[in-house]
Amino acid sequence: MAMAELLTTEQYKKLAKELKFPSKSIIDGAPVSAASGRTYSTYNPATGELLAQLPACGAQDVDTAVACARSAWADGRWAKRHPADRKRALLRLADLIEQHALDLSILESLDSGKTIFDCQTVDLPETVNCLRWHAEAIDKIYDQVSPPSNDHIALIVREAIGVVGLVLPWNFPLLMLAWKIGPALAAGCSLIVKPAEETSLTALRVAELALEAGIPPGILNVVTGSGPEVGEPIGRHPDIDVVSFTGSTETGRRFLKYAAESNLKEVVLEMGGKNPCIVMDDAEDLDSVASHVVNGAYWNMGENCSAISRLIVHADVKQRLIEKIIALAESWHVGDPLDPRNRIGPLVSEEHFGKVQSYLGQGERVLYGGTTSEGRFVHPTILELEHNRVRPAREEIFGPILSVITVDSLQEAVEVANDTDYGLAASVFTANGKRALRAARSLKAGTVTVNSFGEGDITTPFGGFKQSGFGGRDNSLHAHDQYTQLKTIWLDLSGSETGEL
Ligand SMILES: NC(=O)C1=CN([C@@H]2O[C@H](COP(=O)(O)OP(=O)(O)OC[C@H]3O[C@@H](n4cnc5c(N)ncnc54)[C@H](OP(=O)(O)O)[C@@H]3O)[C@@H](O)[C@H]2O)C=CC1
Ligand SMILES: CCCCCC/C=C/C(=O)O
Repeated sequence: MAMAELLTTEQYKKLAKELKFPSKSIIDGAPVSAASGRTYSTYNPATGELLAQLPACGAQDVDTAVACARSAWADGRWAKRHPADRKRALLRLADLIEQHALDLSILESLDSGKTIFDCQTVDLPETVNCLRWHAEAIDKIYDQVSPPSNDHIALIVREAIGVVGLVLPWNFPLLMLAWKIGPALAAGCSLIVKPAEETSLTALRVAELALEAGIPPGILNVVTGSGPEVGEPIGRHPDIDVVSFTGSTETGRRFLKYAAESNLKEVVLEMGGKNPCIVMDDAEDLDSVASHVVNGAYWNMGENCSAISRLIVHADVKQRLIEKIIALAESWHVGDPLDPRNRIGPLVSEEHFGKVQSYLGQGERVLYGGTTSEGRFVHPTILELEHNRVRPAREEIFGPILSVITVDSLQEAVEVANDTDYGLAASVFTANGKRALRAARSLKAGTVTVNSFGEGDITTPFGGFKQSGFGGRDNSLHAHDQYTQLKTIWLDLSGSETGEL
C-alpha cells in the first residue's frame, strides 16, 4: 500500500471538526442504545475534550447481540455463502477502510492519543493489509484426507466454530480489531466485538462499513461498555463458542475462569510482555542496533505488548550503545498527536498515565528522560537497573520506559532474558550466527528476532509463551485455528473381499 500523504496539523484539525462521531452500538446491523439507556463519555486523551457519548451496555445487550449472532449463524447468511462471495465482501470492506483511511486515522488518533503519523503510516495500512490477506485466504485453504486403513478413508475438515466473542485492548484499536475479525469473518463466524471503553469509535465505524461492504446484519456486532459490564458477560455467555482476547494477563486470567464457570468455551489469550533485547559485544553496526532499540521501546509510546522493555547489554558496548540510543531518541518529539512531526503522543488515560509514572522517581538511575509534561505525556526514558529483580524489570510498564541491565556473557544475558513470567517477544544482536541461533532457540518467547527488531508480519504467527499467551495465535493461517474446529469424517470403503470394485 502506498505511503499515506501526511497533512499539516491545521489540516488535520479542520478535518477533525468535520468528523461525525459514532454514538451507538451496532447490533444486528442497526445502531442501538444500551437497554438501560445509560451512556458513558469518551474523551480525547491529548486535550481532555469530550468526543462522544456511547452506550454503556450490559449483560442484557450482550444477550441480544449473542441471540442475533446465533440466529445469523444458524440461517447461514454468512457462513454458508459461497467462499468467493465472502471473499468479495471482506475485500470490499478492506477497500472501504482504505478509502476512508484519512478519516479513520484522525478518529483513531483523537480517540486513543496515537500519533497521526503512526495511524496513517502503520495502523491503517496494516489494518487494510490484514483484512485483504485473510479475505484472499478464504478460497485457498484446503482440508486433508487421511489413510487410516485400506478399507477406510477419513476426511479431516475445518468447520467454522460459530459465535465468537472478541475482547479488544486500547493500544491498537483498529489493528487488533482487524487481527481478530479478519480470520473470524474469513472462517464464516458471527461476531460480538467488545472494544476497549476508551477507544471504541473506530470499531463502530468499521461495523458500519462492513454493512456497506455487504457483510450481512448480525455478523459483525459491536457492543460498547466496560470490561465488567460487557466483557464479563461475553466471557460467561453460554452461547458463545470461543473468546479471543488481547489485553493484560490479569484480565486474561479472568476469561479462563469465566469459561470454566460457564460453557467451557475455547479461550485464546494474547497478553502482556516484558520483552528482552540482548546486545552482545560483537554486535555489528551499533547505529542500526540503536535504531531498532529506539523503535522497539518507544513506538506507540511503548503502549505495545511486544515493546522492547529490557535492554540486556554486554558491558563492553553498553556506553557506546546508550549514547547512540539517546542521540536517536532526541528526535522522537513529544506532543500533539495531530502534529505529524511528533512520534510520542499522550498516554491513553489518566489511570494509565498514573501507572506509568509510578515507575519513575523510584531510585533507579535515570540515564535519559524520566520526565513528563502536562497532559499525560511521558518522555522517552532510560533507566539503569542493577539487576533483574526490581519492579521496572518485572512488571509490564506499557509506557516509553526502557530498562537497561548489564551482563558479561551471552549465557548470563539469556538467563536474565528468560527470568520473567512473560514470553511474548525477544531479540538478540550478535555477529556470530551460530551463537545467535543458539540464543534464539534458548529464549522462551513466541517471537525471536535476530539482529533486528520487528513486530512481525501478517504472514507470521503472533502470540506468547508462559503468561503472555494461551490457546492460539493471531496473524498467519494459524489465526484461522482460533475460529475453526477440526472434524473427522470417516468413509467406509469395505465390502469387497476379492478386491473387485
Ligand atoms: N497485551 C496487550 O496488548 C495489552 C496489555 N495491556 C496491559 O494491561 C494493563 C492494563 O490495561 P487495561 O486497559 O486495564 O487492560 P485490560 O486487560 O483490563 O483490558 C483489555 C480488555 O479487557 C476488558 N476488560 C477489563 N476488565 C475486564 C473484566 N473484568 N472482564 C472482562 N473484560 C474485561 C477491557 O474493557 P475496558 O477497558 O473497556 O474496561 C478491554 O476491552 C496495561 O497497563 C498493560 O500493561 C493493556 C492493553 C493491551
Ligand atoms: C505492524 C504490526 C504492529 C504490531 C503491533 C502488535 C501489538 C500487539 C499488542 O500490543 O497486543
